[in-house]
Amino acid sequence: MAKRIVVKIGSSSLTSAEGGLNREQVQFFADELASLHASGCQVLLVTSGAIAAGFRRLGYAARPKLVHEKQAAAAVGQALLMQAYQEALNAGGVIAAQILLTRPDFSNRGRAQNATRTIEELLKQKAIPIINENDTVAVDEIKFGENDSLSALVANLVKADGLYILTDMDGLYTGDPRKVPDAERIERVETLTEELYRMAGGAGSSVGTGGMRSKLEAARIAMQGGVPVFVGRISELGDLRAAVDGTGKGTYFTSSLQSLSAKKHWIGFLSDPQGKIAVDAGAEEALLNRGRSLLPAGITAVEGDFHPGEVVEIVNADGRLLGRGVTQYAAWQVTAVAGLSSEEAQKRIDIARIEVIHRDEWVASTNVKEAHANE
Ligand SMILES: Nc1ncnc2c1ncn2[C@@H]1O[C@H](COP(=O)(O)OP(=O)(O)O)[C@@H](O)[C@H]1O
Ligand SMILES: N[C@@H](CCC(=O)OP(=O)(O)O)C(=O)O
Repeated sequence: MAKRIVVKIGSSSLTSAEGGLNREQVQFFADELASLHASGCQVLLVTSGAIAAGFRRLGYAARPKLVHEKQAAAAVGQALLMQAYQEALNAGGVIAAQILLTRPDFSNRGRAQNATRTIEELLKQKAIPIINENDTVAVDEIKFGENDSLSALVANLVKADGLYILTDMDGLYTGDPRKVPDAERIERVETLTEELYRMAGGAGSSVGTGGMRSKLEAARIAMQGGVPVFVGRISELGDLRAAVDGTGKGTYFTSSLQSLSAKKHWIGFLSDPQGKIAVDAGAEEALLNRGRSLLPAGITAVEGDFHPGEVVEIVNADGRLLGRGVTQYAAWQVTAVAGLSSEEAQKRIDIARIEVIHRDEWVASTNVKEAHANE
């Protein structure tokens, strides 16, 4: 089967501090993508650069800071960005397709499935989907802001074989090389440690946004989804191919986790939990080590007002997150049967299935999106 890869290009690689697109750079990246595409790879591009490309055209002297100004700049810049990619890719006979996404497009299962279907069709028709955040509608509280996490979610959504985060630095260093001249490059990361998070700093230029910190966060999301990640720079012809072949200028993050089924992936990473169910030690053992479903008997407490079919978090007696699952009960029903045997529970309320969470709709916390401790 063809390799499926997601490439993310940051604003710092496409634009300059003065704003506007660097057309030569766009052409360079387009050629690299087209060459991989021609060799049979399925390629998806997550690209930043809309705000940086558009602000000068609108008359701002520097990248704006206010949300509505950034959104206005993105509205102008996104069109310029797509036009530049269209032209650069068309030169190599490749069709470019624009996809703009926001966070709810992942957390709402129906929307996520729609986006996946569209992407699958585009790949089947041999187009390159070009994805960015839908900046003009994304409100502050749910905004990705940087595109690193967006690219990791896309990589998980399409079950990519690899995520390639391209930036202006050739990998993760022991400190920001712009500030720590003797910082050394880390070639390979198998586990994300607190120490690595401490080494990673913010953006390196006035057009970049997330810096190495958000790239580590993206690596964490992708690794949990079973997708290996490369963070680095491509500057010469053939560098992207080298990165895909494992000899790129950058840092490789490996993943030992299995990729999840589409449904479990959605439960673990993308869904928006509507409540919490606390369980006792017996249920914890059954869920984590014995592959069992959650029954009423093991439930000790309920939080939130959820409905059947929604996702809830499961915590143990100490409040530690154990995982997430789809509840078959409403919150009031769980409260009514908490701690009861299955027989008693069925007498107490009218329910179709005795499992509160079925094991096929349960994902343990090793595979669950969890806010990083430092955030
Ligand atoms: N430990 C580190 N190793 C490498 N780069 C780092 C580190 N900490 C911070 N950085 C900065 O992260 C920058 C890349 O992120 P960013 O500016 O957001 O780029 P992009 O627009 O490509 O996402 C680099 O230019 C570098 O200055
Ligand atoms: N969606 C925004 C992304 C902003 C941004 O700077 O992201 P990045 O370069 O990935 O740190 C844009 O296109 O301008």
